[in-house]
Amino acid sequence: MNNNIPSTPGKFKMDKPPYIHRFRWHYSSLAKLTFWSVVFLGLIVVFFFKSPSTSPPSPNSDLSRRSLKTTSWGGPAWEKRVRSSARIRSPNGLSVLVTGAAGFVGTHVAAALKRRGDGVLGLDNFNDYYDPSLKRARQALLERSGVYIVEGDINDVALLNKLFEVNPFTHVMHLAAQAGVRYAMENPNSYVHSNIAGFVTLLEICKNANPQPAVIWASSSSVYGLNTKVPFSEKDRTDQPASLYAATKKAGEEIAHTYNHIYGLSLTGLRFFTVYGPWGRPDMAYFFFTRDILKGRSIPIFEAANHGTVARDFTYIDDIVKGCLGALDTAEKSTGSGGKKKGDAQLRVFNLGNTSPVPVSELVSILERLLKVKAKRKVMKLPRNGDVPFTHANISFARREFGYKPTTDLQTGLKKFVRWYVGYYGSGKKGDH
Ligand SMILES: O=C(O)[C@H]1O[C@H](OP(=O)(O)OP(=O)(O)OC[C@H]2O[C@@H](n3ccc(=O)[nH]c3=O)[C@H](O)[C@@H]2O)[C@H](O)[C@@H](O)[C@H]1O
Repeated sequence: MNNNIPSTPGKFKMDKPPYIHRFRWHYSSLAKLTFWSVVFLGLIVVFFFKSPSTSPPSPNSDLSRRSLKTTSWGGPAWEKRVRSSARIRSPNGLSVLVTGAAGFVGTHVAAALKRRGDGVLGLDNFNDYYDPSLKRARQALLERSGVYIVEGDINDVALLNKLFEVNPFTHVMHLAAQAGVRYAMENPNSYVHSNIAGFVTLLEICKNANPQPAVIWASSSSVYGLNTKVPFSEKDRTDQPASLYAATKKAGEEIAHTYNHIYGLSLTGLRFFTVYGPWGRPDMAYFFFTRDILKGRSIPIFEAANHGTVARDFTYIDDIVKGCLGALDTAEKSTGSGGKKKGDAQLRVFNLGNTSPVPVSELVSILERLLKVKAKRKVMKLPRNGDVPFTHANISFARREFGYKPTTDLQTGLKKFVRWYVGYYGSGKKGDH
């Protein structure tokens, strides 16, 4: 991931002014000075007319946007686009800012909200943690259904302020994050940057907004860490994360508590359990197993100690979308405004899983049948890189609160994924992703 934010903004050094010689005012010097002044002024005029239009001036925005390499934003046409995308088109509809809208879950949720007439504005930094062309394809998909994705980072205070100034969002669906359990050992700071700093930045904007939006955001099943009591219930302990990814998501839950407590923000965390499906994430096992089986490459299948089974409560994307919409629809209003709490506000955490764990080896068998290709299995010990051997969700709380009921088993969901995958990448040996 591109993590090139200067650690100490303002460290850029200005060039030293050239040494100014003392000189006498001869006639020839004056003529030379006049000549070069005219040339210099001419250059300024040319530069002024040729320079591309940039976003409006706003405090602090220049440095942060330069460092984040986002494209320009702002101006009347841009604001009109933002407003139009966020406009509610059905009675009692919501106006939702979806962060991470070019991501896997973000795209599906944004499309579903738009379909039912809610106003939706996307925000995404299009980072290159995985192939950005897949994110661009999702963006094109959303564009066709009328959802505009603003290109920018959740750490960009000026941009976030502008978005809330242009449109008073009733809800924020916060799905932007640095995902992936194993990558946290390679690039730990990207997790801190997105999942902690970015989350705090976003909550600061939300608490200052007037009216404050209700915030629904993606936590993770990984917060259960080394918990051994199954199925995992929201009441179980979550103080033993096995990866930095999990630790940042757990930190998010604590941060959410703070903003709810001090500022009256309505906050709902959703613990997603290994979400899969069409338009999914290429860094996830079901996705790259599919690619590698088709390419005839061997696939590493992890097993726990003493040849124990590694299993996941794989959850199909459509079920997760229903859970997200249920959480949005039952979110109560925040109670504060303009940074001041006016009363107690809602604070919730839900498991969104499938309640039916499947061993990874069985996932591979299903893929073999669907792809009609035998996998080259390479069974290996679960590396010590943050993976946990088992996940299993207890979903009774989400069922009680908003009727959450997953309906897609792994076989059915993978069938839909494989159909999409082959349509998108082809069934053969075409390029990597
Ligand atoms: O629920 C979550 O909150 C998380 O779900 C997902 O994490 P995981 O459940 O770990 O999914 P994923 O990597 O697809 O591995 C699946 C299985 O394959 C096994 N696995 C993996 C890689 C490999 O090479 N071999 C292997 O056997 C591996 O041991 C595991 O048993 C999201 O990525 C994460 O962002 C977060 O959202």
